[in-house]
Amino acid sequence: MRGIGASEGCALGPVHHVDRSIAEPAADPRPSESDPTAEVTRFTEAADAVTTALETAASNASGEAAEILSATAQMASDPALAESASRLIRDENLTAERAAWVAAGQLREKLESLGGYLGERAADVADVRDRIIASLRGEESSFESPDEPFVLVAESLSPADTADLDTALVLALVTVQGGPQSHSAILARALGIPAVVGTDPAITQIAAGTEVFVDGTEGTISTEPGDEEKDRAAQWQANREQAAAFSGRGELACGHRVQLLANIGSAADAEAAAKAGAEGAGLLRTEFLFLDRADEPSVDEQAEVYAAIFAHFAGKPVVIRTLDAGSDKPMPFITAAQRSEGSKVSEPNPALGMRGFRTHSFAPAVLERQLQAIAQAAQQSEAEVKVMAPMITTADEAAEFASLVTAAGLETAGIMVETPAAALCAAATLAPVAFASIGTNDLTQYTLAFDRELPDYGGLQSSGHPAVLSLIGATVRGAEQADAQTGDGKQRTVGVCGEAAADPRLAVILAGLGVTSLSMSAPALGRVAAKLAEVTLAEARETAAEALSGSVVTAAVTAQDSPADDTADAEAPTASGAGETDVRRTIEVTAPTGLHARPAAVLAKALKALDASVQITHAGSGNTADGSSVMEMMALGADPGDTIDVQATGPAAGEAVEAVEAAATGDT
Ligand SMILES: C=C(OP(=O)(O)O)C(=O)O
Repeated sequence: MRGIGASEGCALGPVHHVDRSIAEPAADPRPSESDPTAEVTRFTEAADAVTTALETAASNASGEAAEILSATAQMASDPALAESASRLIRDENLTAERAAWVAAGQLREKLESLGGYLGERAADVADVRDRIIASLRGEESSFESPDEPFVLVAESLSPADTADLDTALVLALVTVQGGPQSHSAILARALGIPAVVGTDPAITQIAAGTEVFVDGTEGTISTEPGDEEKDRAAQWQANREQAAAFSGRGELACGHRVQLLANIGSAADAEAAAKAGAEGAGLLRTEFLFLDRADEPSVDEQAEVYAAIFAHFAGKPVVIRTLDAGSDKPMPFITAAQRSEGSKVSEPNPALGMRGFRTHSFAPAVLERQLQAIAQAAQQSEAEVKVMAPMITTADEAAEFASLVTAAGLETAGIMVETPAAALCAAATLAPVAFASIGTNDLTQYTLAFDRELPDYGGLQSSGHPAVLSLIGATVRGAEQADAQTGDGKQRTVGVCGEAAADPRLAVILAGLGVTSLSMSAPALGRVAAKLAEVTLAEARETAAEALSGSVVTAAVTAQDSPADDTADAEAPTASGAGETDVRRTIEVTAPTGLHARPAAVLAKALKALDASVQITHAGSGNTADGSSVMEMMALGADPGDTIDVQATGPAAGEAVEAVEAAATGDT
């Protein structure tokens, strides 16, 4: 049988059917004596219960799963859904169950008619609807599964169900509904579960327990697996187990140590990384705390969050990166500071503009407060806290950062090496600090002069390019020179925290170039450790020498995992200052994902924090959406190239319009 390969890998196992459909509520009107207000309250309480359950699931998840679950939670509490259900209960005498069915159905139809990516979001709306109805009926929202590994077959599976799957038991996932961009498919990929979606409905007729072979790469299911398929499934399983088995220590076959650390961005990531055995955190991205909000978090709020993260790494190193604002991570309070300094906010090439440590020149207090919060959290923690600044290009910047770190009472300062300048002059840029961490995602972008947000072109996103490797070698040598020239007794270390570190072949080359730590997402630790254990240092050096001479160009692609790309509007700011009460702006949607589910969810959350009401109109169709409703914004169908008219009223109208613009022009 054929379907769409939605998550790579293959598996062999017995079929287990899961039926998540719920019976359609009867269309009969409510008894005339029943109280409509009480029925509306029933609906609201059920929607609240679903929201809370999904928010809890989101806070227990990390990365993509957390984002998807929290967007789904917002849909369950969507004001447009609540209003429509309440109207149906009051005006048409429907029961709360029937009102949930009809109200969500109307929205679902709108999304389905839009097709494509938005059509696939219809499944999320159906999921929210079914959960609310199940809650009204007092039904269980989880499903039973066998104790032995199985291939899960379902008509459809909701994102929340998928996020909850036990990866030790679910060998593969097959659904009749859904496309490659459905949230369930995205989550299956994040969990590493092979998946085929959009299959022939006959799949649901296969007897439970039948052994099937699922190929998530090709999109096929075979009910009569041969030897070759059995071997492939066994091989895939062996690779998966190897990836999961990390001993907690990185070393080459000769015993040479390379510390294996984790890249994290939240307390949930920290917990997962610690569980996976990471030797520490080599990159704690702090942007998660600052993005999608109008104001900077307070020192106490920051300190509390950092302390919760440090708590997972007692006795281990945690390298925390100070705020990497600007370019692909715009933040309203940084932009406001830039504007009040009279600096030019619109940057034709934001990646080459005022980003990372450079924003300190016009917003010094932001970094100072962050360092204060880090120091406060470090004081209560047993982790070995080190601080590094992003986008340091000159020795002066490195020295300025080091003195700010000392002034905050912190001990160890380092810099990210992300530009050819910082690498080529590493003897000078590293002199004032104790370590360097090479951000190969940006270093590759700036070396090969190719935007990291674009799809690859002729290998120009490969961190294995000899030019990038040669700059990494230069950084290692520069660190040695800085030790010798300063005579300060420090032994400067050079690690890599970009995506190159997670590529096993590149990891060997990096070790051969003299890098002493590699930091990556936790699931990559096992496979990188296994590859490193196969080679001696002499062999790694030989491989590195070959790669430098241009004979090896690995296809490692730079990370696409960082938050929003913002292209500030060159002619824009009609709506800049705070305090404006009525602001309108016409915006062209340029974000590759349009104003769709997650951008809409992020935007609705940001707008809720602002004192303004926002109305968005799709210039082509005339459809309108309230900025507080994720569902209405999704149903606008605002795709890249479309134009939207935004009208905001209230004291924070200007900021609200900017938030809409950031979502519509950034890849959130
Ligand atoms: C780790 C890096 O930073 P970012 O968060 O920008 O991907 C990098 O540039 O390699």
